[in-house]
Parts: sequence; C-alpha cells; structure tokens
Amino acid sequence: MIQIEGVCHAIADTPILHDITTTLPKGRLTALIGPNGAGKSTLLRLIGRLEPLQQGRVTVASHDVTTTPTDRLAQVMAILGQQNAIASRLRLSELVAFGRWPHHKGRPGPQDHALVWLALKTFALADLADRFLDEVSGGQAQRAHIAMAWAQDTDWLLLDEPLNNLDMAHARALMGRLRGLVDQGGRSVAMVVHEINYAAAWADHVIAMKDGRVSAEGTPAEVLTEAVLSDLYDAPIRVGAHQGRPLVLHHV
Ligand SMILES: Nc1ncnc2c1ncn2[C@@H]1O[C@H](COP(=O)(O)OP(=O)(O)OP(=O)(O)O)[C@@H](O)[C@H]1O
Repeated sequence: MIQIEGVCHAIADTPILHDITTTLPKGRLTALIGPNGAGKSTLLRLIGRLEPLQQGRVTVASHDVTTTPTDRLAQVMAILGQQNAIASRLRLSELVAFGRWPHHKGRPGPQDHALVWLALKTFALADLADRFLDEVSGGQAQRAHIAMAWAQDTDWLLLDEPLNNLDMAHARALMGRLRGLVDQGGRSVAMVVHEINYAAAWADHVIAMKDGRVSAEGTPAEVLTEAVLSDLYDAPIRVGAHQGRPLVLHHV
C-alpha cells in the first residue's frame, strides 16, 4: 500500500496541502478526484518524488520515498505527471523505451525490446512507432507517455489525468487495461481523474480532495454520493445507478 502520514506542503509560503493522512490500498485502482486546485497533482507528485517532501512521511510498498534510492524506487513505482516536457524530436518507440531504463540502466536486452514492442502494441501505437512526438496527435502522444510508464513494469502505476486528450473509445480501452493490470497482474494503480463516471465505473477506491485536504474516501458507492459530490464541487449533483455502480449526473 501507499501510506501518507501528516503530509503538509507549501509553495512560496502558500499552504497547498494540509496534514494529509491517507492510504492507497495495494492491488486496487484508486481514483483521486476533486475540483481544480484541490491539490491532487501535488499529492501525486509528492508520492512519486517529483517534488521533495517538506513535512510528513510517504511510503510506497514500505519504501520511504525520501530515503529510498531512485533506481530502487523506479522499479517499484512509475509516475506519469501532467506536464510531460520531453523533447518532441523523439520517436514514439524511443519514448516508450525510456520506461525500461530503470531495469537495464543503459544496456537494453531482448526482454526490454520485447516489452517496449508489447507496450506499443498494447496502446495501439505500433504503426506510429517511428513517428516523432511532434508528428502525432495529442491523444496519440498521451497514449505514448502512458505506454512508457506501463513499460516500466512496476507494482505501482501513478497517472495524473491519463484520460486527457483521449477519445471515448481510447479512454475506455485505457481503463480496461488498467483494470487488467490490477485484476490479472496484481498491480496497483492510482490516477487523478476529472470525469467522475470513469471513477464510478472503474475504480475500487476513491479519494476526494478539496482545498488541500482529503474530504472523503472509500468505495465509489461510499464517496460518489449526492451529498459528498455536491459539497465537493459546490454544485447540485445527482447520482443514479447503472449496473450496480453510481452514475453521476451533472447536467441538471
Ligand atoms: N508552481 C506553483 N506555484 C504556485 N502555486 C502552485 C504551483 N503549482 C500548483 N500551485 C497551486 O497549488 C494548488 C494545488 O494545485 P494542484 O495542481 O495540486 O491541484 P489539482 O487538484 O491537481 O488541480 P487541477 O485539477 O486543476 O489539475 C493550486 O492552488 C495551485 O494554484
């Protein structure tokens, strides 16, 4: 599991996260939800050590993120942030191959090449493998970044808004693959998601954040209620049901 204890974070003296204590369960798909500016990305970045921890403690599968060596942590957890400032004159196959770096450390073997190819095929990118990043669409580039994180082949996969730019079919396919990683692969996934019905349909566990605090956490049925969501988003939200899971209606 990922354990977060007493995490506070400030940017330029402005408090962003206030004493966050929560757990992301192992072997589950966790969705982080909440309004813009709630602190979801900041929390994910702290877990993934993209930002140094200022206060509190985070452990990923018992590895303290502050003290665990980077190469060890990179074998346990892959993180895909929201801003991926990677050179655009990189072929998709080269980008995806970066995911294998923590394993081969510059000397890729046949297994690394095979996994890169599998990642390209899994994310329907095989035909685009030789294209440069600036020669593909936003959704194709997004899928290539996800494929890179997937190729890292870690127990934990952390994704910040992976559904950005994906059409309905590719979004659904990605959620299906993430569920497969959890259900068949025994992996654990945490993702920031804005479209609540993806969390409703696919997540096992939901953490709702607002104003730098966890405001609710539990199963989708426990968190995705009219009371919790209306308060979270300061808007009247209706919740129905579809195939035994919440169906969130916000066009009312
Ligand atoms: N580099 C920065 N400098 C100053 N403030 C920042 C910086 N990065 C984030 N913040 C602030 O920290 C707060 C939390 O931002 P964060 O990106 O974690 O929220 P979020 O819940 O992921 O939002 P969104 O859904 O819009 O992506 C926001 O108020 C944001 O303005």
